[in-house]
Amino acid sequence: MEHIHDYLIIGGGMAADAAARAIREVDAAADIGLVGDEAAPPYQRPPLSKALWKGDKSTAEIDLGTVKSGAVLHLGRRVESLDRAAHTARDDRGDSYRYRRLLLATGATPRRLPFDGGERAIHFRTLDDYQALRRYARPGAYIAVVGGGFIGSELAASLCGIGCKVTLLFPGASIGAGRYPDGLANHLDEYYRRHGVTLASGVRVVGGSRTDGGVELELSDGEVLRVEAVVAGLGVEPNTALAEQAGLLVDNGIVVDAQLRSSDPDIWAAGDVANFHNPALGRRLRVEHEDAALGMGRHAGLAMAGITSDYITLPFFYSDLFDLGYEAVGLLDSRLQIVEDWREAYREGVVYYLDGGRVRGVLLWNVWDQVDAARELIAQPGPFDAASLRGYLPRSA
Ligand SMILES: NC(=O)c1ccc[n+]([C@@H]2O[C@H](COP(=O)([O-])OP(=O)(O)OC[C@H]3O[C@@H](n4cnc5c(N)ncnc54)[C@H](O)[C@@H]3O)[C@@H](O)[C@H]2O)c1
Repeated sequence: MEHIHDYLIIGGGMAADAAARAIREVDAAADIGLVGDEAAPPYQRPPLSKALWKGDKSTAEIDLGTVKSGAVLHLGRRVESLDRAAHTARDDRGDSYRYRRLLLATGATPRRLPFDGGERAIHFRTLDDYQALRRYARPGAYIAVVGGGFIGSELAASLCGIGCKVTLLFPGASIGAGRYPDGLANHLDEYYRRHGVTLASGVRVVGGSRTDGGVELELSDGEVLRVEAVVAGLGVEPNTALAEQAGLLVDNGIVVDAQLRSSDPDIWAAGDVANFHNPALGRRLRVEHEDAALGMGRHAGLAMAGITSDYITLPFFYSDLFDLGYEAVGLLDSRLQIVEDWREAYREGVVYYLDGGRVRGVLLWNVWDQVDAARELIAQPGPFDAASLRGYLPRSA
């Protein structure tokens, strides 16, 4: 069967939804098609590791309502090939799609554990993964969480919050090592321990096997850990196979210009898969956060419908860890020069990340309503130093 759409969006995540809405805003008569390989229509992803576990939201409430944009949703289908000359795409059921303009919002795929753990080994990313984990994550259940990044730190706190017995394993020295200053990272480890999470730092999973009613993990320190389920957050790889097959320029993601257009003038890319240049940070980036998916999706949708401007937004992200929360802008890289400005050590304060006198990132730790001010600070040429930054942003709202 052939489907014909003015605008075709490949991908069914948050960037895809934002693009469909933006196109509709500009072009009331547009024929928009969206092909996504998940069965569910686009949904908010952040609650999967946070709010859904606290009972603050239900799965019914995370649907983004993409149908309201009037886009035709082709769900449970994976696009397998792209013919740029013919302006067509083909899915895994043999249907083809003709487009005038195309958005690649194909996202990213989780890195895998080094063994086949069957359904009790969950590489966490989607609503299906959340539902799979829910089946095993009962109060009192032994769960291993592998990876000390966003997924690992958020899920360990969430699972602990519903009464699971959680072991959090990660290769670094502490949770969020590489992102936070040492004192904060150490404090966070202690905080997790106090809440009952067992931490295994400096450890990798090197193998494992399924057992009756569980999973056995072989660790790099020679230990063996038996759990009822294991959930992994080992980082992601951008889904660039389709773009590569089609001959688009790919380098750590699909390379796009300032208006998010790929090396093909009729194809845009947005979200986790897109590699763009950020002028304030002076470098190319691929950003794997909700804000970028929403902002880039919208920007690309507007551009596809004829409203073009440069995408200059700095990365923004946030996290909730037990009762701690933060917002951040720019680059959080502990290899940069760090200036800490605590109102109360590790409870409320601001951390600045500098490079050659320029602020490249700001961490607002339990400090709210300062995101725009942080963006403005990063856009300034400086130079800044510790003395000029202390007290620059209020350390508490
Ligand atoms: N609050 C948020 O913004 C948020 C929340 C959840 C997920 N996300 C996004 O989802 C994506 C996936 O999250 P993530 O936590 O998997 O990625 P991540 O990059 O945040 O963390 C990956 C972690 O896995 C560790 N790791 C890598 N290889 C390992 C191995 N072999 N054994 C053990 N640990 C290993 C790394 O050291 C790192 O700590 C990321 O892009 C993230 O930005 C964002």
